[in-house]
Amino acid sequence: MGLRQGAPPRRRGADPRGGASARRPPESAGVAPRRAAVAALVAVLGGGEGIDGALAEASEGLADRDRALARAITTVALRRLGSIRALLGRRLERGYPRKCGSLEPILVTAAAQILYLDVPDHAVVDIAVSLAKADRNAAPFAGLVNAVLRRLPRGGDEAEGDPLAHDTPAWLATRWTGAYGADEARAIAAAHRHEAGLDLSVVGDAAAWAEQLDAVVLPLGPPAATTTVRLRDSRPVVALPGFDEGRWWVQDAAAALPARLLGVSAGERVADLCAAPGGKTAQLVAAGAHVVAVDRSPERMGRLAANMERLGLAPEQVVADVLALETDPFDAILLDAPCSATGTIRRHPDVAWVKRPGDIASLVELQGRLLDKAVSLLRPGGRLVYSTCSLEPEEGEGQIEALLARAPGLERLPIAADELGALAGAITPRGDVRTLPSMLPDAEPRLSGLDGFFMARLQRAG
Ligand SMILES: C[S@@+](CC[C@H](N)C(=O)[O-])C[C@H]1O[C@@H](n2cnc3c(N)ncnc32)[C@H](O)[C@@H]1O
Repeated sequence: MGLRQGAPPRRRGADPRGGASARRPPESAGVAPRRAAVAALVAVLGGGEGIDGALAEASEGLADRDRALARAITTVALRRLGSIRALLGRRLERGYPRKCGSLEPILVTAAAQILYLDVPDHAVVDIAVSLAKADRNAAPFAGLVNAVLRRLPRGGDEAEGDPLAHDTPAWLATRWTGAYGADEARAIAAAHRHEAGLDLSVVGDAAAWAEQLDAVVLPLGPPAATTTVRLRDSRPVVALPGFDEGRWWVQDAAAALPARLLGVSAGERVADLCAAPGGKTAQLVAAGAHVVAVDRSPERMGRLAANMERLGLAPEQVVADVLALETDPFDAILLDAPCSATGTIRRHPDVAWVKRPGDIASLVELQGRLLDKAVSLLRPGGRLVYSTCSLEPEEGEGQIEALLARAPGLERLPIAADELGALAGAITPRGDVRTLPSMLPDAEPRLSGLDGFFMARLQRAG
């Protein structure tokens, strides 16, 4: 397929980032962001890169507006990839030619705009044709690009399709249907079609912040040091009131639950293992605990340090592999383990197409070892919250059942309905929490849903 083999459409001698080049005439407006979207899609689907890194590289040198357009195109192309491929496939009677360069990513990104973005169709088609002409291997098919794109439907059932069958890789659709049933799996896939709203964890008077930020307070449990508010519309984060003063940070509603459920009190010695970039660390410090934040990634710990500086918070910061950590025991530990991140597909649609079934088994093995280490670092009577932003039961429910079976001195501290407010329905029969992107429904998609997370609370015998 073109996406695996094709290179981004770059002309010999041309500036690959779409900037001004002495050797070619200036290109028409709007080409550079589309070229960047094609390159980013190739990097994600062909190179397994994350969307943020792929876009950062592909958009280098572009103006902010063009960067935003490249991001919008790439994101929607990944969100609706299955539907787009099916629609294109029906119009390519003989499939993709054998050696066609970037033909497929050019068609996919153009179709994403025609079908799902509010941009003029004629410009999209013209630019797609010019991108094809600029790629030696795709150039013979420039006429095909024009014909296929002009035959795409504008809206209607064909463009919508079934979110589970079309826009979810088959192996994930099978997993979610097995874990949650066909209806819930379809609801999860439908939630993935919408851009996630922006949630902030605010310190102090949540109602006052909600008013100032034009947001709603999410009723997710009793008052705590921090509260989640959800913005009614999309705005640049750095321009919002309170950013410079460090009074809040971006954190999905589900991601804010594990630190709340640990229930730390002022003065407790608490470890945040796998802490970076620090959303949960900030909550624990804001609650008054003495926090030791540990992560093995120096780059991610750099981001944690910058975040803590903006927020005026001062946890102890340790760059280390948790598995090699030697320290005095803790009163409480949060282990937000590395995982497949399939619960974050609303925000990161690349995850659905970049992860492979084999990734889960190796993560499960690492999570088990991190759990054993975390238990060994608890004082007698100490509490542990384990969380993952994964929809896969092996990384959540299965992990905790296995731990309880092999660690007799450990018991579950079940989560009670009044701890979760409007999310009480996310509590499992065993007293853990399983959030799904289909929860917290609202007529307005931006105000709906939350990341898919698993969390469990445990206590070491006293
Ligand atoms: C899910 S992310 C943590 C997100 C973070 N808790 C937050 O709320 O901002 C998982 C983190 O685990 C870290 N990690 C993975 N394996 C680790 C290990 N063996 N020791 C320490 N950190 C590890 C990764 O570097 C990554 O930052």
